[in-house]
Amino acid sequence: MPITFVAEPVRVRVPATSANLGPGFDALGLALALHDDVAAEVTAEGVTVTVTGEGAADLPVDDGHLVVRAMRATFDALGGQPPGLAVECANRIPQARGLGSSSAAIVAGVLLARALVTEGDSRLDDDAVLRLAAEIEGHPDNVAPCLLGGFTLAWTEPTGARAVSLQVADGVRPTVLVPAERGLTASARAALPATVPHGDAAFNAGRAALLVHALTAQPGLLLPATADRLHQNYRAASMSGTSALVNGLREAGVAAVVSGAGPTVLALSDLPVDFDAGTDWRLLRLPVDVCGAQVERGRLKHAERDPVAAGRKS
Ligand SMILES: Nc1ncnc2c1ncn2[C@@H]1O[C@H](COP(=O)(O)OP(=O)(O)OP(=O)(O)O)[C@@H](O)[C@H]1O
Ligand SMILES: N[C@@H](CCO)C(=O)O
Repeated sequence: MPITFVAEPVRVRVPATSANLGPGFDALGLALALHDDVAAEVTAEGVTVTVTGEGAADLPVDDGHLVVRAMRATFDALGGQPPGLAVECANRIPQARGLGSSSAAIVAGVLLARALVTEGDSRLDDDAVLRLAAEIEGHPDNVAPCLLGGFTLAWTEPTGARAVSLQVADGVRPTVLVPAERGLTASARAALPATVPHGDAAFNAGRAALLVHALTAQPGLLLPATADRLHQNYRAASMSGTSALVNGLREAGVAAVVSGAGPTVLALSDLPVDFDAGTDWRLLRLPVDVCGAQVERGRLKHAERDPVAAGRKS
């Protein structure tokens, strides 16, 4: 059937995510209640992108923008490109910090493109959305919680990514500590060795399994359950402040890990009452987002933007 497009604008709210959670490298992830809002509509020609908030000063505002790239890939998968596109982003997720900003942009793009195609849901079902978004991102551990919400276990089969979402136990209160400096996932992945000792792989397998139990049923086990030997130490040299903070918090009994590829620190249990992050870290207590990405018909309303987000129109 030839592709046709929906005339009205669509919008999507996508959560920040924290991947790995210590031992669950490339598999486990958690959705956090900090969101980007992205709206899009089909136009007669060209591409316009408007960005406010995070990244407003440096993101591309043309076909190079990651939301647009994900939309293009999705339109191809659906059967054809629209004549033109207008995209409006209100960003709150800090970028290149380990909070899943790229997955949020990709999930937003895939869901927006699907919603802009007539009967898009039947051409590309939810399982196919996960597969496509994970393929664009390269791994599924941020994409899965961004789409599904909650605590997700993601894995890849020959046909592509799959995931399940589990409910987090009461008493899990995530806090993120976000530094000013950025760290790109691609550089962090380049720091990993091609092989690891069998004992380290066995250690992580046990701790990742324990983490599923700790996060869903017994948060008192979060400290041993978040220990990792597969990635954090290999990356420590490129984020010494992050590594020192994680180690210091863990010595104080806090279940702290590197969030995603870093350099943000994620604490899954409460910080000491006298904890002072200092001026180098932005501390955000973020509840778990249990909904995942939410699509709505209609333009992003100005009043719904973060009032502190500095505006830039391009
Ligand atoms: N909202 C966005 N709109 C457009 N591009 C984005 C957006 N967010 C991130 N990006 C692109 O993705 C890059 C960051 O991706 P990267 O995977 O390195 O970090 P991250 O996704 O924030 O962290 P992690 O994957 O470790 O959780 C940015 O430098 C930018 O190029
Ligand atoms: N599992 C990924 C998450 C960041 O995208 C990594 O640590 O490289």
